[in-house]
Amino acid sequence: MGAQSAGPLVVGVDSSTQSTKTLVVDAETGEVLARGQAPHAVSGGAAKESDPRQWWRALGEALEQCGAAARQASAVSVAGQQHGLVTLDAAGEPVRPALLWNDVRPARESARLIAQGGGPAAWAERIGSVPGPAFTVAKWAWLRAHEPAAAAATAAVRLPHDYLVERLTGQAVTDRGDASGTGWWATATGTYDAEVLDRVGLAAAMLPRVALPGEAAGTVRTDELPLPHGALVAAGTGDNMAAALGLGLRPGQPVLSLGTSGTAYAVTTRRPADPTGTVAGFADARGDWLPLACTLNCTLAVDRVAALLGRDREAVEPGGSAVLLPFLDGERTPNLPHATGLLHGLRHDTTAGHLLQAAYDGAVFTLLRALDRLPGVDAAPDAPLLLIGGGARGHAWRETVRRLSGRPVVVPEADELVALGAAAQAAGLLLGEDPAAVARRWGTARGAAHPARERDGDAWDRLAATLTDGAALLGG
Ligand SMILES: Nc1ncnc2c1ncn2[C@@H]1O[C@H](COP(=O)(O)OP(=O)(O)O)[C@@H](O)[C@H]1O
Ligand SMILES: O=C(CO)[C@@H](O)[C@H](O)COP(=O)(O)O
Repeated sequence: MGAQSAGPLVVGVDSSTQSTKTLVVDAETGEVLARGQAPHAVSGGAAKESDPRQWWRALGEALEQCGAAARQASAVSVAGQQHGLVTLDAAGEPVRPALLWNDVRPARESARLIAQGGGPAAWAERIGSVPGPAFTVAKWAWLRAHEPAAAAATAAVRLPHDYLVERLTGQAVTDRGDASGTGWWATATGTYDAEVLDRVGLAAAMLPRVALPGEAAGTVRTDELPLPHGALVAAGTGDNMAAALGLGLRPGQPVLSLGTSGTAYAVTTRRPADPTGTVAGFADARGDWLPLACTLNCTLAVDRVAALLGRDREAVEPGGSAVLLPFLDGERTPNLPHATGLLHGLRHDTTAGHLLQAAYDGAVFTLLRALDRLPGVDAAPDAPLLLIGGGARGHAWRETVRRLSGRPVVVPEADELVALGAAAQAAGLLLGEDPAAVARRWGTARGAAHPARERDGDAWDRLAATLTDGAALLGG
């Protein structure tokens, strides 16, 4: 397979909430030569936890599916779900399962940390983000309060992607993109924040080194995976930062990602600092910024409503007056960690198809509202939204975005943009190129363009009114 490729081979990994996906890519042309995917288990109920060792096993399985191509790779990069708290003991073994980004149990710790740090505006200014329950710092504070023995047994703290990088290379290394989702790495200084670390009783020595953009983490040093010993390993990054690389994003281009999480983001050259906390002020994996809003209830919530109704996920019907705010797991945007789903506006003539459409509308509405708050986004109504993630494959998702946004939408042909972005980072490292330029050369953002439709202002207004009027029920 390598013999037929124009250039050296690179491996891009997306270790996200529901699965690990791997791509083997020709570094020269961007052609995907092999792919693999293996599922992850996430605990149900209030706790959202996964055993980090299963991510490693899933990585091995997904790479095995890539066959001989993976064994010929010259460079590898791992992107991972952001924020997850991985706690390792002195032997490097997980102390307990990782607390994931969508676990809202640290709501109280988040509120306490925000107050102790001088309030939301002070956090945004210094750290770049207001640390909601998703942030690693809130999760660590929760662990200390609720499982002090586990916290005391912790010798090292990692994020999902850098846990995998360390198992690959033996090096404790992360990058600025993923570090910016911890709450203890300050975007104002580009360093770990001693005051925050002190407040939560964490020593900087327990954290990985933050590599500079374009710096390698090390080389493959493990025999447990079907990868060549000595292949270069890039620093990796968070999954959203990797997708930004994978699209070769230029500043101002808005992206909506529809996956387990819904995210709305754009690259900016100015450091973001949103004092309301709606937009997290992440760093990107290069030298710019990635202001991003994230919802907890996206594809899984809509699929759940479809299952409850006994309908295929595409079996929507237009019209109807029903409003569904699908906050099945609490919600992060808006910040309603204790919310449950809210159904309003039922009539005798409401059909199951209307209800399913209402679930899509609710999920897309919260994302588009947040998109309007992103700084530096091209505000021109004819600027297309790039639609990515598993949901972008769905007709109902795409049409809902077009109807509620009134904007043109481009769905890149390339799927797995997170893994492709990781591959572009690996290729950039190998070839000494800017990874976003690599992705642009590969043409990864090319795809079907869907023109703007008339915006459905009535549905938007019904959703906005329900969110406001339902505040007491939603815990707002
Ligand atoms: N053809 C499709 N149409 C609509 N939704 C889809 C389709 N394929 C996958 N999905 C949705 O995509 C989700 C997975 O998205 P993905 O971006 O891969 O998730 P992750 O957050 O784990 O990276 C699934 O929950 C599923 O609902
Ligand atoms: O928390 C965030 C962003 O801040 C999420 O976007 C996670 O990074 C999980 O991503 P997916 O598994 O949905 O891709």
